[in-house]
Amino acid sequence: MSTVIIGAGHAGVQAAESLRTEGYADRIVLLDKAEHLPYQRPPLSKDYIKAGGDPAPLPLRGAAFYGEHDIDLRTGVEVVRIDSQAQLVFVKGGEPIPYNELIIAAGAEARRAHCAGNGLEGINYLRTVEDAETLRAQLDRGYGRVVVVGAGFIGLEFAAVAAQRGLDVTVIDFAQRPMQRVLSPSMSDYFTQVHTDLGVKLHFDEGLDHFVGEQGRVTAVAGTSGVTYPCDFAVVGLGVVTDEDLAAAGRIECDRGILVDEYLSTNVPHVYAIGDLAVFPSHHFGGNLRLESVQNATDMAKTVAKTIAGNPSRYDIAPWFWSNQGPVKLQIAGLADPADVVIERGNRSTGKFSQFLFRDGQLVAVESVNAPADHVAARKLLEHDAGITMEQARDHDFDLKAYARNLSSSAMTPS
Ligand SMILES: NC(=O)c1ccc[n+]([C@@H]2O[C@H](COP(=O)([O-])OP(=O)(O)OC[C@H]3O[C@@H](n4cnc5c(N)ncnc54)[C@H](O)[C@@H]3O)[C@@H](O)[C@H]2O)c1
Repeated sequence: MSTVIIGAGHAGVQAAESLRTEGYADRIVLLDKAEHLPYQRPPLSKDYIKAGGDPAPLPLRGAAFYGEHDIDLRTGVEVVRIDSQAQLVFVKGGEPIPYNELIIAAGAEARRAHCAGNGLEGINYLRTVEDAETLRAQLDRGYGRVVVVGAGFIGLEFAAVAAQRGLDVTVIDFAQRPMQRVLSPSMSDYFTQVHTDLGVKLHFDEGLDHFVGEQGRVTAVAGTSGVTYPCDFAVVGLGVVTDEDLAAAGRIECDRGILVDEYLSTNVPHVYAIGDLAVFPSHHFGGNLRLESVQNATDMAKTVAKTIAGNPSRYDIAPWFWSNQGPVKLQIAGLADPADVVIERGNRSTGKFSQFLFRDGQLVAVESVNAPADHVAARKLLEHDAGITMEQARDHDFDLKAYARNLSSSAMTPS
């Protein structure tokens, strides 16, 4: 008996560990096409590229972990085909690997810019440790001007670091506001101010048209408005794409990711998908969802491990995210919609506050700025489906921490 895991990112490594925690005693084979010891991605767009940051990627687990847990980690191994009838995984240049259970945790890749000039030198992406190393080297060389395409997580985390390192930073995005995909409009406004204060020049409603170059190197980014932004190098953060070819060839159903049910099972028996590429039914969202976050990767991994170890479990967890940008630690619990009613607690002028978002009178998300206690409380409220009322949110004397604490203890009290 064996479980094969494709992808040794946050999801794959956690799945391997959780299988052991759940008492799974059979063989575990963990495959990844990268040569590295599996590493953490979040620091790559933050501490890793800061001046004086540590240029070694932070491993997800120490080198000894895999042997100690009897996990057969094989790096530098690329899966090229899944035969779900024969229950075999085919790898480049190696023997097919049989499985009883297969977990696809292959993640996603940076979306490439498909426009004129996209092959010029000095155009960078930021997804892998190799990308981060290249960017770090450009920052260390002290190039003066950078244009960032995309005001999402990658673009803005990078922009904040670059501005703090003294570079001249311009950001363009075809959206109307920062992190439009995930933030409420009023929180986006706050981030416009944060980046403006750092000296970042933001241009919204400005798509990428093409890159301009001289002698093979990028010299400017041309926006769809016709304006050209000169640069010494560019950083592109246009979101991610999932590779569906592997799954589709194995007759596994996909729709902008691999479709799974609440047990994270695909339509093919004994095949599961977790992490950035899994499209799952979300009770918290009220529809199908694909989430790109460490929380989603690790919690899905823990859930699928339980199921494979013989304790079938549903995945239904309120999502949460974080991002560090300049002086701000942003934490989000739940999922915002631009139409949500926003109630602010704390005071944004102090740089420490939270926004409570309500839909049809129900608490659906909380966005916190440098307010980790609010975030922790918010996660408890959403996990317990026990949101506070709008009146309680408005009442600054309402003790949120105590309310959340009582929720956890009452949930543990046997009825
Ligand atoms: N803190 C975190 O949680 C964190 C940090 C870094 C990265 N990530 C993850 O890494 C992945 C990649 O991040 P990202 O920032 O690239 O994705 P993103 O989806 O957060 O942002 C992409 C941005 O690019 C813009 N865009 C798309 N096409 C464009 C075009 N043609 N011209 C101009 N703008 C365009 C979008 O409007 C959007 O604002 C995501 O999965 C993200 O969640 C997460």
